[in-house]
Amino acid sequence: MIRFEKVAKRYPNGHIGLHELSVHVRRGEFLFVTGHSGAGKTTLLRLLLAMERPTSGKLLLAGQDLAKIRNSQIPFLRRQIGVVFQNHQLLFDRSVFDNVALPLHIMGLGQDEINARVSQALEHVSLKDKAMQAPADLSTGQQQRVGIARAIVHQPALLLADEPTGNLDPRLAAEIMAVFEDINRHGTTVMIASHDLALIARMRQRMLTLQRGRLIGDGESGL
Ligand SMILES: Nc1ncnc2c1ncn2[C@@H]1O[C@H](COP(=O)(O)OP(=O)(O)OP(=O)(O)O)[C@@H](O)[C@H]1O
Repeated sequence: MIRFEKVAKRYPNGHIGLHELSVHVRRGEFLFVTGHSGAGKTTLLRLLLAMERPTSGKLLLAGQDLAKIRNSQIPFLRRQIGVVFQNHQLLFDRSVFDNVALPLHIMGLGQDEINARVSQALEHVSLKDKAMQAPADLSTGQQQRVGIARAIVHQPALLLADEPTGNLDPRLAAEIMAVFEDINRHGTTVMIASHDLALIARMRQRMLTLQRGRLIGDGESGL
């Protein structure tokens, strides 16, 4: 599903985000990307979202080379991807339901379809009973789950997460990871950037390790 072939990213100020990275990710995989601050984790995710372009190399996502993608095609690319951020970026003046429905409104779906898909996404993160509440009335872990529901509501083939458990205590972080594993079991490819090695070690999933823009490890975590 994803193939990095000698992908390098050099920023205009000369900083190196990635050095010639080569990695293959199959459809349906679950994997972590780890490494210290500045290792290149966010750069890798931003390349997949076509928020940045490789300086050199080939980056294939579902057969399309993101090094060459036209700007007009980027919205269609992003419909195949869901993104979860550390600070979930919810709209606090809207209900949980409206927050999750947002991507579907942008896609122009009808209200019946929106109702069905939002209910399904909220069910996935065990928040169906909170649909009409405001995000401010929810706990931090529940807010993060709303962010996950919003990221999967358009049924993306690929789910990306950047430090999704960064501000959660270990118990909540483990709960959020269980939600990601459940989403993955339903067929979505899941890629999570995180530096929480203790949590990753307990998960026994594929782990890519980056160091200063280079891939220094690719194997099962916790071994
Ligand atoms: N927009 C940018 N402009 C210039 N340099 C950048 C930019 N974004 C990242 N970099 C540089 O690229 C390198 C990799 O950064 P990146 O943000 O990908 O690392 P990271 O592993 O996600 O780090 P963190 O865990 O701190 O988020 C760093 O040297 C960083 O300074």
